Amino acid sequence: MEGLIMNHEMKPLSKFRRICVFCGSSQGKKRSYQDSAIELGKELVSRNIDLVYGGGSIGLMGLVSQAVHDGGRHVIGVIPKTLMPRELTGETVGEVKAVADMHQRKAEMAKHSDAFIALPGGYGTLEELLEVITWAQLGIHDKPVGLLNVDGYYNSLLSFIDKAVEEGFVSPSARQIIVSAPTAKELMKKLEEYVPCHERVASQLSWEIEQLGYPQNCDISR
Ligand SMILES: C/C(=C\CNc1ncnc2c1ncn2[C@@H]1O[C@H](COP(=O)(O)O)[C@@H](O)[C@H]1O)CO
Repeated sequence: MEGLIMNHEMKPLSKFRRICVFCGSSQGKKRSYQDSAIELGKELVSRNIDLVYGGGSIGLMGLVSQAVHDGGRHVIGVIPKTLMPRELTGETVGEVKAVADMHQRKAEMAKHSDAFIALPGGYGTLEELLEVITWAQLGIHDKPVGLLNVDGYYNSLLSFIDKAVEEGFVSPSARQIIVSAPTAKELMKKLEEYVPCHERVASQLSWEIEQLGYPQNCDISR
């Protein structure tokens, strides 16, 4: 509880109201991935933080959303209409926001969140993670991005990004966008303390929605 502001019920408060979690639509082979998804859900609950995620009940997505829902916090599942049939993704707990496509889903998830966390996952998770990192680099948002590096799952990705810095493709300041930790508690502490310090291509870009093909009324910078 160190470093946290408490409310009158001695519940820790967070500077984040809602966090978007990207994670596998599979559970992964190790029990630790599943345990970490549940642990992250509980950590959000303990800090009074609501969840935004990709909807459905499959894989780690189902575990984290169920843990947050069971803990009494609000869950928003943002799901493209094509993925809505229950046999594809299962039931979404909490509120369901149906969107037209995968692009609108990412914009909608970003719009409703104050920070992003990636648990272990596959292509979908990587794509979502790298997009919010790229948006931060461009200055589209300045929301923290955390990597929950369970059992070193993301070590090779982090090494690759360090290589990209060494080779001059990622600036040292843009490397700082990614905050990583092995446990939910440590990651949340780092995210609470995070101060954006990277150079931005432009601040609060106003052209991104049209450029990226998102709907005109979709302001992801909030
Ligand atoms: C099409 C089928 C299953 C669809 N499964 C998904 N349901 C909901 N969201 C999904 C699904 N697959 C990917 N996502 C999004 O990407 C992330 C997870 O992808 P990963 O490749 O498993 O890492 C997740 O955050 C979702 O937003 C049946 O074949």
